[in-house]
Amino acid sequence: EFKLQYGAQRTGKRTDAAMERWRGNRFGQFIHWGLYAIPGGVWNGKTYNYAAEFLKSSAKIPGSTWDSLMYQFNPKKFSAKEWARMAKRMGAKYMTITTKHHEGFCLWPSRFTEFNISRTPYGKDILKELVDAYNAEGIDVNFYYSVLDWHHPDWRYDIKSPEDSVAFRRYLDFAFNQLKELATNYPTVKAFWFDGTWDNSVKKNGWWTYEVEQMLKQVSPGAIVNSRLRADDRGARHFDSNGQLMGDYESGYERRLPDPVTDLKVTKWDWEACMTVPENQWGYHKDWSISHVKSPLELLEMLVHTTSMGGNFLLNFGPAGDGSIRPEEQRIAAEIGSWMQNNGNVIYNSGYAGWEKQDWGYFTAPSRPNTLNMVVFNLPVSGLLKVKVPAGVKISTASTGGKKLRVEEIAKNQYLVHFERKWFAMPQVIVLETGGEGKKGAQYQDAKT
Ligand SMILES: C[C@@H]1N[C@@H](c2nc3ccccc3[nH]2)[C@H](O)[C@@H]1O
Repeated sequence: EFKLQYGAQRTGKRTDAAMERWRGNRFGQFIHWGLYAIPGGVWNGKTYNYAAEFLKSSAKIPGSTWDSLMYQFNPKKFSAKEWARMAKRMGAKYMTITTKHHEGFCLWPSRFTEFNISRTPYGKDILKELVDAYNAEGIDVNFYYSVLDWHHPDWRYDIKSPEDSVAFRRYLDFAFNQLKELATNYPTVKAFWFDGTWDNSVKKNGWWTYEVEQMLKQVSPGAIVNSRLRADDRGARHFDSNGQLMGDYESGYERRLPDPVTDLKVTKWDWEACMTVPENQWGYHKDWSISHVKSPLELLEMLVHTTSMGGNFLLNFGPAGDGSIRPEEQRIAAEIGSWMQNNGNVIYNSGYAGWEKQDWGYFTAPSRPNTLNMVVFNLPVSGLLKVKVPAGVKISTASTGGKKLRVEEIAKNQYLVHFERKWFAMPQVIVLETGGEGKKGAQYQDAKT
């Protein structure tokens, strides 16, 4: 055990109302929007296949050239209300917006840097427009903030000299002031999503990450911070040197999900996975033909997979420089939304059931006791859905769309739910009621071999 000043401040899940609301929301919309959306991965007629929000480095663009994109930022098609309505129809309960990405450009009129929205032709406070429009739709808003800042002269990747220490301390003060400004000026914001904290400079300043968490929770009671913000006294990140999760939820699943059989450890704490639609594009890229683009159903399965393991799913949208949402993303919002309209109850306020994963799909446990949801993605040709129950648990009924299904006990703690043998275009939901007595008499005998 290490004695830590800046390690985890709590063990176990937070149980306060703000965290229970965050947990119950389950499904969020990530939005990556900044100057990078203007070139969209193309520079001087050349398409760069790397992530569009990295174009400045992949195309080796000088800082002054990149920063002058600010004078072109004037999204004629931007409507915060339209974005919020689309998110509502998709079934998102929260939205996380990049206030400042690695490029350092701020979507709000920060008084700590001129590199912000107020100096663009657009001029207005985009963060405020988004917070107001999404909150008006009943959607919570969270702020993404990149500690890594390519624009700020005092940013350092490592601390190699006294000059680095002095400069980086100025940078940490700047970032602290910006975060306090965000928490103060946008009081309805529920959570802070930190990124760009993997460099040695930040790992050597764990104290700052602790101070930021404390400040945000003082300025904004109930505020939630992700584990990615945090480094401890010894530079350990996400989990402190004693293995305790720092922050309020684990944010290590980026473009990947935990395995439902081998990674069950994540069910012990709150966590959130964030996901791109292409293989690796967060900001708008003009050419999506350069990688696989996930279909609405692939993404819907990821949402259900995540819920089934007690996690939140944050699905990314990258609006174009003109403020429009590309057709692929519109279709995703519509198709996922059509399913969520009738089946959101298997996602919202639902989580890990603790039952053994089966091939046909996922279990989710709603807050209502003695009930479980089966979300079927892979219907077997037999139409027979195997269910293994924990010792002593009995299934009393199974129904889909209010129609009862035959439930057959076939061995000790094993059942088959008899489902229709036909093709379905969308995942099917079966509600199980548990309790009651099992079959009398049939004592299942293990074979002798
Ligand atoms: C949540 C995601 N994290 C950012 C990111 N920064 C990186 C730096 C190095 C390698 C991968 C990165 N992903 C991505 O741009 C996006 O914001």
